[in-house]
Amino acid sequence: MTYTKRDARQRQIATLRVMPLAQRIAETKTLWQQLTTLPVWRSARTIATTISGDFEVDTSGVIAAAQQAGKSVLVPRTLPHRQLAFLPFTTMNALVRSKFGILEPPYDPALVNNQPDLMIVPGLAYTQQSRSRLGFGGGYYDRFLTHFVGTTVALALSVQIRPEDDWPRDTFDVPLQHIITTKH
Ligand SMILES: Nc1nc2c(c(=O)[nH]1)N(C=O)[C@@H](CNc1ccc(C(=O)N[C@@H](CCC(=O)O)C(=O)O)cc1)CN2
Ligand SMILES: Nc1ncnc2c1ncn2[C@@H]1O[C@H](COP(=O)(O)OP(=O)(O)OP(=O)(O)O)[C@@H](O)[C@H]1O
Repeated sequence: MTYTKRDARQRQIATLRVMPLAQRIAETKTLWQQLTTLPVWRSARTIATTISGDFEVDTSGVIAAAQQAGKSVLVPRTLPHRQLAFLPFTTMNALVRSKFGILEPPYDPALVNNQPDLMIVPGLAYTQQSRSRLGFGGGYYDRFLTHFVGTTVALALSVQIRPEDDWPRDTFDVPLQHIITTKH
């Protein structure tokens, strides 16, 4: 193995932070276009995505496209014991900043919907052959995806596609169903 998961995370964050803005914007727009032409996107009535942080793939275009297409948009809220609950996204103003600096929807048990048709999963790095994902290390999505029955997809900038032996796999890592990428 080239890196531990921790080292691979730090390297990916550093790489994403120095990516030229023009290239990042161009690639991100391509990813949005590729996503919105997928049959599984077109047929999805409910999609889940994240509110992206500064060096993550920008999800604002995904949210806008979904809302424009009349789809329901769900975003995650972290709960104790590393659980995630997905709640409706309405506007940015309705979100609250968690202690980790992530914008999250307010928790209302009556509004939780953990069964979107399509789940756009966040991550720092991916591999193409095994469709593995390196997340932020919280284990939130690994736990959640164990029980999730819908379709999963990740959006990968070119620098986020890495060789299969880049970091060690754990038994609880859940492979993704689709990885959309701008890497040639
Ligand atoms: N935009 C976005 N939202 C997201 C995620 C994401 O990857 N991206 N998540 C993807 O999972 C969940 C939150 N992920 C988290 C992942 C790790 C830690 C974490 O490591 N917390 C440490 C303290 C932080 C630190 O080390 O300073 C802790 O709990 O001890 C927190 C949240 C849900 N929302
Ligand atoms: N299904 C699971 N059941 C119990 N513990 C788990 C499960 N999945 C992950 N974990 C725990 O969570 C920790 C973090 O896992 P990992 O490093 O794979 O997170 P990640 O995929 O990078 O993060 P995330 O899923 O939040 O994006 C692991 O050390 C592991 O102990």
